[in-house]
Amino acid sequence: ARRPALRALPPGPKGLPLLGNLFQVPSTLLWVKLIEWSKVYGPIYSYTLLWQPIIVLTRLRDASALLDRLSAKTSDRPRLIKLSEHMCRGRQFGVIPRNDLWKRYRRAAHESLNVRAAQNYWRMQEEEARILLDGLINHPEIEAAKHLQRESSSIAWRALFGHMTIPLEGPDPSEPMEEFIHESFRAVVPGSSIVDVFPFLNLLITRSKVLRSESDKFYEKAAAFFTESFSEPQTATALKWFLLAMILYPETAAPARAELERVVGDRPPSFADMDRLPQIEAMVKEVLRWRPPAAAGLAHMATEDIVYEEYLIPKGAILFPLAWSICRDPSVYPNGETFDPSRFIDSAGNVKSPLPRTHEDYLAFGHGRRICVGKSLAINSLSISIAHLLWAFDFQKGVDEHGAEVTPDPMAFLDNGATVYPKPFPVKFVPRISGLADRLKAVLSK
Ligand code: HEM
Repeated sequence: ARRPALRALPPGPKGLPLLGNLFQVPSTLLWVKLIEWSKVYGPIYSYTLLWQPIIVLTRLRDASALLDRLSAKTSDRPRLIKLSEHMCRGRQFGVIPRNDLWKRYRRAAHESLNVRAAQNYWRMQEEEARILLDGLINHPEIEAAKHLQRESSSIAWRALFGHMTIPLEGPDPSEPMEEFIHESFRAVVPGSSIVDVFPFLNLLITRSKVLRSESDKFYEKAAAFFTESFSEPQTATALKWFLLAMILYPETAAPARAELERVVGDRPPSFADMDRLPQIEAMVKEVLRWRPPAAAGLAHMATEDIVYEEYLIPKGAILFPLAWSICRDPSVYPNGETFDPSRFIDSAGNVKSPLPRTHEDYLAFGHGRRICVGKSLAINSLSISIAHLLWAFDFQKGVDEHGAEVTPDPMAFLDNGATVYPKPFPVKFVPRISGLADRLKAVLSK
């Protein structure tokens, strides 16, 4: 009888002895390199950082099979010494291993953020969307990105901590969080810090008084922002991509605007209207599909050996669901590069059911037991903000400091490790509703 073939890691780029592909992995825009490699080595491939194998999944069917259906074996996180152990002391549940503490945190977060519980924030999110419009009308001198960041921070700030709305001007109480977000989003990428590549350095850090005290200071400042840090940057980023899409593909706004005119007319939209606004749902799905804010996805880790097709996924291997590629998997979303919300609408004008294989169309929120716990809150924030923005304004290209019109480049990316956002670009907001400022004042003062 023939012996079964020994299975190996998926193929991938050749690296150096011992060091693996360490010097081929860029420190920014990692996902661009991962896409490039997938074109050479196929839809599922691997590379190594020293002895650590990393397997990249670029097709929906592999991500679903390994991370959703085999979630019991693939929901761990890699050891992130800098971020999880030093910066967060094992308390940031998005990056800790799949231990009992993670289960407790996750259950508690799910209780307050699940689909039903997220409805408790509807009123607050409606109010924040109106404050966003009010700010855009009254403070055109402040760049749009700042308005969007304020709104997203304020929603997270109010939902997670019960604080007051964050003002557009004046002291921003969430400011210390920005530093934490900046540091932590870089450190969440496996291999991004030297101690994660060479774990033996950890001994030196734990023994160094200076480094310990630096990390103590950081921890004390940051501890309040752990969950929040996952929230604001991603939601504001999705809204920035929405504005960019509206400038480059203005015709795609027409069906949603026609629906808003029919359903809400000249009063601001609300969550009570959402069932009758399928074009808004399609728009949110398309923004997150076209430009998934966490373009590389977040790393999972296998807790057992898994035989998958002709490959072996060894225990301890990191699995990267490359959201950018998964969201434009041609077997699910043809013409994936094109921004086209109508792909989610059927011939009767309703939102299409997702293909059985996709289980749903919000693939930008990740997979399995690690799927984004703030997903409902985020979808609600995006839906109500996008509905308000489309209702209130036409979006036109803004001008640069010399008065020349700026056409944003959809391929000009900036990243902070975990999130990929567009290079800043100016937008001109032109009111579509007569007496818009007064209408908003009237609803905001209620
Ligand atoms: C558009 C907005 C958002 C996007 C695109 C997004 C995306 C993601 C992704 C890709 C993951 C990793 C999933 C995986 O490992 O497979 C994640 C995890 C997480 N997200 Fe979000 N997220 C968003 C908004 C939020 C909000 C509003 C909150 C909090 C209220 C939040 C809290 C979290 C937490 C705590 C985790 C870690 C879960 C765990 O490891 O168990 N996110 N998110």
